Amino acid sequence: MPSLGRLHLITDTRPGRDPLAVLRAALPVARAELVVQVRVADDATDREAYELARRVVEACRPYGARCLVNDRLHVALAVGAAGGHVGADDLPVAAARRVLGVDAVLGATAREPVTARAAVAAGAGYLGVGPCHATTTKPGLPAPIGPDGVRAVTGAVTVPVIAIGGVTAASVPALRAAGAYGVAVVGALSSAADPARATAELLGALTC
Ligand SMILES: Cc1ncc(COP(=O)(O)OP(=O)(O)O)c(N)n1
Ligand SMILES: Cc1ncsc1CCOP(=O)(O)O
Ligand SMILES: [Mg+2]
Repeated sequence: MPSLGRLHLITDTRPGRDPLAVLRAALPVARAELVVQVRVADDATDREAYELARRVVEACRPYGARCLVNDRLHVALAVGAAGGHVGADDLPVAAARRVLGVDAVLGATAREPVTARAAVAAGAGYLGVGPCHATTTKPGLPAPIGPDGVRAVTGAVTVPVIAIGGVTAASVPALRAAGAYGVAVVGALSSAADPARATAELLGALTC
């Protein structure tokens, strides 16, 4: 199985956003380092999630980038995505692994070492860890854990840790120093004036 990409682009659920335009800008720059996580609003229909995910899988294919689907694992299976991501309100990790199968990429959300170890024991192949910094993209999150919180998790597991929440190119070096393998972003790419350039900046910070 190819190694996990280091830059995870999560599709922006906010009204008026154009996740496919952002993806088209990011793909030629990041290629196989890009993982695209299709995340739709809670009130989006399965058909809407399916159509977006189908188009993302198609766009990623020529670049060797992989598509994961957030929460809705039946959509991941239906579009032939590489896998999915689950958190505390979604299917338990072990159940998600059964749904997706042994070879799929499966990520789980964790904030601290105990839940991180449990998620890995249940079958997670990577962890999304955060929020690292304040974010306006997802309301209702607990306080940011910062690079120190990320370090606590990276010290407890051997799977790749993807830092999430308010991540910018400027914050990547401290997260990498804390042991993060990669980062997941919404706003840093979706709100960028020039998403291709923002992709290059994030990648530069991730790979230096
Ligand atoms: C890489 C990554 N990390 C964490 C999350 C958050 O997942 P979850 O806690 O299930 O919250 P929702 O994204 O479903 O609102 C993620 N999506 N990706
Ligand atoms: C889905 C999610 N889970 C934790 S933070 C977050 C949103 C991250 O968005 P941004 O990169 O804009 O802070
Ligand atoms: Mg979820």
